Amino acid sequence: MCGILGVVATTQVNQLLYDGLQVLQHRGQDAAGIATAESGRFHMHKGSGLVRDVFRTRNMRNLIGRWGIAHCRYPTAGSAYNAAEAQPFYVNSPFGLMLAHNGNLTNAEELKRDMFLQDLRHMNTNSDSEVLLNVLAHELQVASTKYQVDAETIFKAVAGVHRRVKGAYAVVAMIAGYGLLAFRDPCGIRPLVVGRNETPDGMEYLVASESVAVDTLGFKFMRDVEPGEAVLVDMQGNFVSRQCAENTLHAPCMFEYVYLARPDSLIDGVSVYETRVKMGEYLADKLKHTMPHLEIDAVIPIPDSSRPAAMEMAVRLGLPYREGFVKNRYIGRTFIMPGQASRRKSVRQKLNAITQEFRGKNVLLVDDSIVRGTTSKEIILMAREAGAKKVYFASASPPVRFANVYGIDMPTRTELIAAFRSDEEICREIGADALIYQDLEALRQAVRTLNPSLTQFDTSCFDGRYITGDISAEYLDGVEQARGRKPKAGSDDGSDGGDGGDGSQLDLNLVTSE
Ligand SMILES: O=P(O)(O)OC[C@H]1O[C@H](OP(=O)(O)OP(=O)(O)O)[C@H](O)[C@@H]1O
Ligand SMILES: NC(=O)CC[C@H](N)C(=O)O
Ligand SMILES: [Mg+2]
Repeated sequence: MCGILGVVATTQVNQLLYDGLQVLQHRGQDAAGIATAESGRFHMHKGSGLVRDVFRTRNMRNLIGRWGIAHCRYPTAGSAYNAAEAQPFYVNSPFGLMLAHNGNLTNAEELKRDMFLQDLRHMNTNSDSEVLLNVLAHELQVASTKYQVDAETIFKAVAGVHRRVKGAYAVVAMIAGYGLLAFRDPCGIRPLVVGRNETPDGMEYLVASESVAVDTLGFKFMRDVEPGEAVLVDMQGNFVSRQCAENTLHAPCMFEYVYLARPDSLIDGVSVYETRVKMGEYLADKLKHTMPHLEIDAVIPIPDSSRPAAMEMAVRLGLPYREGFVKNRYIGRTFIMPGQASRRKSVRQKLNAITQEFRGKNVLLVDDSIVRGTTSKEIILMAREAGAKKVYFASASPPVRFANVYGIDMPTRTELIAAFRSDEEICREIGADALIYQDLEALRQAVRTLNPSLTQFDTSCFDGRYITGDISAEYLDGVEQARGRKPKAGSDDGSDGGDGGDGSQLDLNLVTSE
């Protein structure tokens, strides 16, 4: 996952972009970047790390301009610690383009090859987002008949991108001399929303991955960007939009509702918080029917993401809801941390048990999902060490059995605890006395009930059905082999293996303003 943000304002935008990135930090903790534009010049600073670590006052001072884009990264292609793969990316022709991307392209390799052979374009990193930028640049070049770019030409170029690119992409881009462009893939897999702010000097617009950025930056929520749609805001603050895809299918990623998005966001007209409450309601009903014999003294959430579901489970089951784990607020999300070793260590550093809540009790621990099983295993052990008699475990989503190819870093089935195990085997593996999973249909219902117009979802990590229809077994094997062969950055051997990692790569896209 990544967080993206774009703003056209009436005053300097650097602070706004920085604040927005802080709010989207939960979507990507590995790298961050901001690019701004003023008088036909782009300014950029990006690097590895959390937003607060990447930007110093001196960097911020150089980010001048009234419009800009920003990105926080959680890589799905390339490697975690390659600062050259931090976003935004820049190409100088045509016009001058900057782009930031959330998602993952599933035909990046073919595009890269085609672009080298046909379009004579060179990619300097292993990032699929650099490929996406070059496709946009090529399509814009082909569509442009004159020296100055206009809305028609840009929409034509986005239509060209939709024709060539496969996979998931929510994009913010800047076109020098024109303004801000944002678009969403034809399946609307990754989220993107627009907000506006009326000021005495004119209207300001903001595009962001999640509505929480719109709220906290003082903008008014307008709407979601439609799947396949492109929105344009020129430097004077004029807003236009156009459907640029021939065929669309609205199928948002289910994992956004389960885990990725902040609960105070709205995605495709649905409150993430409310869906999580519903997940708790449905899971409690299932537990009542399938495991009526369980004697539970307390329902305990695994902070943070499972809280709404756990709370509602407790209500529906008529049981006390207790906080049994305290979270160290200075440790980031462990699921989106590269490498198993750092994940395992982080669980212990991040969560500590309150012994009194466990001693002599039968507890039901609730999490939003079990992915690799790192969290559940450690947490169950901690509950037992704290004196729990019985430890039951509930997952508000179904078993994660398949790779995600649309922007969540679960590319290999071998790393998923549920991929080749039955529920009983998973229960044994994580060391629980009983394990209950949400049914997939109930999960769909938890979202659909809040917006009946949403009939399709990308649920591929649960059922292996890839919504874009182009994912072959060979493709999945290729990804599995590539990721399995190369140790990832921050992996147990500590090497940065994402792309050869000899440190000699030209960091052409790394613009530092030290
Ligand atoms: O099975 P695993 O591979 O351990 O992954 C699943 C866990 O990771 C996430 O928590 P995370 O700590 O990332 O974030 P949170 O604080 O938002 O719950 C998720 O909420 C689960 O707790
Ligand atoms: N999680 C994402 O959205 C990642 C974006 C892009 N694929 C990258 O690896 O940088
Ligand atoms: Mg969690």
